[in-house]
Amino acid sequence: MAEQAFQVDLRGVVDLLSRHLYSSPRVYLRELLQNAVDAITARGAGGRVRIETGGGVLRVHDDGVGLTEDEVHRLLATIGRSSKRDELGFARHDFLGQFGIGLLSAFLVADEIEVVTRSAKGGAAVRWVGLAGGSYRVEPGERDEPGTTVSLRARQDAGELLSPPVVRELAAAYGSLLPIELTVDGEAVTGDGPPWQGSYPDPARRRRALDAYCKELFGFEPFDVIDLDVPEAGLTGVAFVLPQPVAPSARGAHRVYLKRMLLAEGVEGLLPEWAFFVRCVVDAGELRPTASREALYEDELLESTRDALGDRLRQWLVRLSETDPARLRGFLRLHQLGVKAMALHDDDMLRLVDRWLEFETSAGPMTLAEFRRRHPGARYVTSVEEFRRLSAVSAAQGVGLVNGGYVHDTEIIERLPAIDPEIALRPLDAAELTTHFGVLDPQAELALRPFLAAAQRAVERLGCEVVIRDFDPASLPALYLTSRAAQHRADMAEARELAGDLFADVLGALQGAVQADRPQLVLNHRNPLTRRITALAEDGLIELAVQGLYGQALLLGHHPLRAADTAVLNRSFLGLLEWAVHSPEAGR
Ligand SMILES: Nc1ncnc2c1ncn2[C@@H]1O[C@H](COP(=O)(O)OP(=O)(O)OP(=O)(O)O)[C@@H](O)[C@H]1O
Repeated sequence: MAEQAFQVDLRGVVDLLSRHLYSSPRVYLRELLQNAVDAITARGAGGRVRIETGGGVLRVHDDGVGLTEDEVHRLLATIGRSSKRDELGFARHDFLGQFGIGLLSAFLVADEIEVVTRSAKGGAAVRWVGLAGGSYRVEPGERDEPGTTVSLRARQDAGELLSPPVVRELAAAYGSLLPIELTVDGEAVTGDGPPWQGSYPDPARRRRALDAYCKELFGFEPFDVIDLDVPEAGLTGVAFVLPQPVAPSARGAHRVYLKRMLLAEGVEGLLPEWAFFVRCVVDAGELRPTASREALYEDELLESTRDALGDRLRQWLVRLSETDPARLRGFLRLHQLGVKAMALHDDDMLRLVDRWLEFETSAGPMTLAEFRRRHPGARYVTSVEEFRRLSAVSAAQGVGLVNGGYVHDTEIIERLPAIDPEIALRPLDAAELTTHFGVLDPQAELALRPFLAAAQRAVERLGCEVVIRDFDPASLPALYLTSRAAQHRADMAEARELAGDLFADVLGALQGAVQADRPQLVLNHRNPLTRRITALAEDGLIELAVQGLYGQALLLGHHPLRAADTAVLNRSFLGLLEWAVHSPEAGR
């Protein structure tokens, strides 16, 4: 059987392009512009692209290399064929296009494409008309100079897209940095090229110009401007540091030009994920676009470019710390979350965080380096609650405490030995604190035995143990301390209460295996109220008072309240109230 050629349903292909490849029919202008620029590049001399609008018709004139009649048949009318690939099918380096489908995007806005062209290689002018239905015709054309004019008449629903203001806007967006002369209806679109490559009389003026550029593009005054340069990717550009905090999850959307033609305004994946505090504008000669030309093609070059750009931002930060600490602090106040995230993987950043970033400590906000210097035995806790509970008491015992409860903080603290093995910031187990508290002298201790026994009875059912110690701050009547092991035990006991019989046995066996202290209610002998309570003689009143202290210690320490705790708290409150207001006749 004879071999047959594929048939292509052009409408189907155009539909595919518009629905699945391009995000918007606006790309039609980019594709025409790109072809004109490539034709000029192919001709080898600087050239000019003129776009004319009006009356629902768009014309794109270029003085590029043009096409011979033979090329018209071969290139314009064959989908997927391009003059911009070499014999092996690789994209030729100098050109923007490569896939051989771009011209079809004109069918997104028009039913008919007319190309009048004359080749620089000689031969007569040719007129080619392609129809969205899938047919084309070629006839003699009229044109004196080499070059090409592509004309489209807007389809009914696409009038807006071919209207003068929209065409001007699209031409400016895609083409304003092109290294050729581009006009729309006689008005210049291209100017002096990328602003970061322009020449300025002095650095201050350059900075002002870039600030203004950033304001125009992104709508903010940058905190700083970082020059970018990655030779292997032919990349130059600038990173604008955001003047406001952003969520680390915010997608880093950058404005990317490839060979001076805009790829897209919201390109992702150009920078490492942690670099969410900058917005970049770059032009790259070597990075590749995806077929839609709306994103970067993920390859090794893009990966190494990303690393190089990340390095550049890192250097900027390190340099800032050396030359302008006040500014660095300003930056860190804005973007500390990002910097902390970087510090988890990067020793330079970790050093920077250690030296410059303020953490919450028992001595107020302070850098970790400074805090270690002042409090050699400093400890940290891993939750904000624990910090609130313990920082005052701990500091009063001379044990400096760092709050490791915020995002990344504990991981950062635990990673510190990576930059200096001498650094020892150990976690604090609350139960340890009692070892810093003063014990009473044996005489006083002995005298308090009957009170302690009554106090213990008052909270026995609640599973805690009453001790009495002498500690600062004196204003604190009582402290409820759970060690990690005690916490675990309490959780188990609760689980057992909730679990069915069989499972309760298993949990019971487990619980037996965990040898742990019970949580402690530490009464502060230094506190005047507590001291008066220890002197009470009446058992009933001791019970109410100790239960009151217990409840207050739980509340103060932000400990979760179990049902039994709430009941006890209520009972003691009402009991004490009753006692306070009971009628004088009953006698005090
Ligand atoms: N203005 C022009 N001047 C000269 N040749 C052109 C012009 N426009 C299109 N061509 C020729 O038609 C071919 C097909 O163009 P088309 O835009 O479909 O694909 P492409 O530019 O090669 O690749 P891409 O799909 O990536 O844009 C081009 O390779 C080029 O040879």
